[in-house]
Amino acid sequence: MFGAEILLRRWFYWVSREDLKEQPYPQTMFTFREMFASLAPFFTFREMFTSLAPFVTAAVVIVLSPFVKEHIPSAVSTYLVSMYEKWLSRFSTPQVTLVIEEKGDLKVRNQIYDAARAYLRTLISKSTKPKRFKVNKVGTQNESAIDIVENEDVIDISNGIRLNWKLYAVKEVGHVDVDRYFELSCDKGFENEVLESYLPDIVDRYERNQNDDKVVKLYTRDGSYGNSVGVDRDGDWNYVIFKHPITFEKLAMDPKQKEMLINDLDRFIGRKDLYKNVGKAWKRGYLLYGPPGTGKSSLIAAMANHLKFNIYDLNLSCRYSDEDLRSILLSTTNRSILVIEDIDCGAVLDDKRREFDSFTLSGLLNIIDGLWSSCGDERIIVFTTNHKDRLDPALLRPGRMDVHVHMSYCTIDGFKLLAANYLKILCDHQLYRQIEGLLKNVEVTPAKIAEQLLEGGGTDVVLQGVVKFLEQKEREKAEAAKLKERLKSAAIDVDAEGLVKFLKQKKLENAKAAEAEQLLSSVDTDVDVEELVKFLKQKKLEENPNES
Ligand SMILES: Nc1ncnc2c1ncn2[C@@H]1O[C@H](COP(=O)(O)OP(=O)(O)OP(=O)(O)O)[C@@H](O)[C@H]1O
Repeated sequence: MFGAEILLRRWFYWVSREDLKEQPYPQTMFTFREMFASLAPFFTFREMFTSLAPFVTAAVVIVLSPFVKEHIPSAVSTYLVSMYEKWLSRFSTPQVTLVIEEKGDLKVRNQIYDAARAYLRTLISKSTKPKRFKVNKVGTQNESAIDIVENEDVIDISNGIRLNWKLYAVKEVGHVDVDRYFELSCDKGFENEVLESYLPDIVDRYERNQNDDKVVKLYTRDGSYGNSVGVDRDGDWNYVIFKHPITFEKLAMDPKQKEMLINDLDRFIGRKDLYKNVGKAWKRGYLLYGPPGTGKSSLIAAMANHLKFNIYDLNLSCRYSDEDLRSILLSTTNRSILVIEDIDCGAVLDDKRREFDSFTLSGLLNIIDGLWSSCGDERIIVFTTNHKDRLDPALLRPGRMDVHVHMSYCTIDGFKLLAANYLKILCDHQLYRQIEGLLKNVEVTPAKIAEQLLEGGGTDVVLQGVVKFLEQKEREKAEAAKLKERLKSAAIDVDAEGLVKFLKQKKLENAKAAEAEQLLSSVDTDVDVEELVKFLKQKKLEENPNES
């Protein structure tokens, strides 16, 4: 451009000088040879020619276009233009292009890709925007988020190097997976600087930002594996900004256990070198068990908020093959918590169901212990269950899950903490003693207590409500115990739980029978209802012989 600028200045000078107007322009001012010679110390011939090329092209187009249009067939002119471009490209600086794939050969996430994506988001938020970009705002966010779109050039200038980024997303026919990658182009000769300084800086910045003011994201996968590309997606996962307010301070659980857990997490995070030195994957597994409503999910949220780790919530009720599962797990990022809830709930399938193309427990454990943990850093995995006794022994084997955490029913300590959270009671209350006695006697989850504490009417009224609720529970417990005693004395060998289920089923059947009777009476048909129920059952069995 500098050469072109000098040329233009001289031309203006020539035009403005009346005395020079009579003389032909090049000879009077300078010859081209002289001009190139004067610029030679600063620029090579190629650079000067490159600077002038756009002007030459414009001039050629302007002068020749009417002639070309009139006399030369369009096919020939297109050919000539392409030849001209080819010839011109010999003088432009050659480019080099780096391809940065989202996932590597083993389908493991490429950290440079993630860092680049985050960097380009900030770049276009702060500086010149590309021609097309995405803007998105979800309810919980304060500001709109800007993001790059595919096939759009994003230009960055760093240390005088012009870098051209472009994101591509390719979906092969018959494949559910989308392959994403960046192409990063710069002038040839600068590639080493890009590799040795530009890209490492971007990755460094990305890692630092992960720790500072990091927002925690909750990743989920809706429906089946391989959903189409969407707006709020990172790789194979959908995400939302996770804004759960729970922290360890607000969590009602055994204080000693809580302290142990916080120390364990902090120690894990601080042991990067140790894990590296002993050659162990930097991962830790936690098994949370306890009845529903005791705070297992809340504990996971508190862990994520404490560590500022993203959460990947994997729902195993979806049918994944071992291969799908491997790919899904490998698309999770470092510094994250992988959560597999209700691991006992039929989602972990036995070998018989392999034929249905679903994963097996051993498949899952192999992935977790193998590639998943060794390809990443600071990985936490949490399994939850309501029934530890139903778990496959493979999961309980020593060394499999590093820490087992029992989430129990509400104790008086837990109650006081919840009362402080919900009612802001910071010291003792006269009803605490009574509540303590009741809590020792009945099993109530923190979730149920939290529900009671949300009732309105002032502190005293709410606590009296809690007392009434616990007394009611106590009465129910006494009645159930009495029933059990009577069954025992009548030598009826039924477990109480089974009996309750049986009675519920009976009640349901009676209700159905009553409904059928009402229906039949309205059509005036004389049929014995019990016979009819039997008949219908038989029919159903014939239609679905697999249903017992
Ligand atoms: N230990 C606890 N400390 C504070 N709040 C709790 C605790 N346990 C439960 N809660 C309250 O009850 C709600 C439900 O609890 P949560 O979902 O964490 O239980 P869970 O054990 O994960 O249940 P599930 O097994 O059904 O998933 C929470 O949102 C929270 O308000």
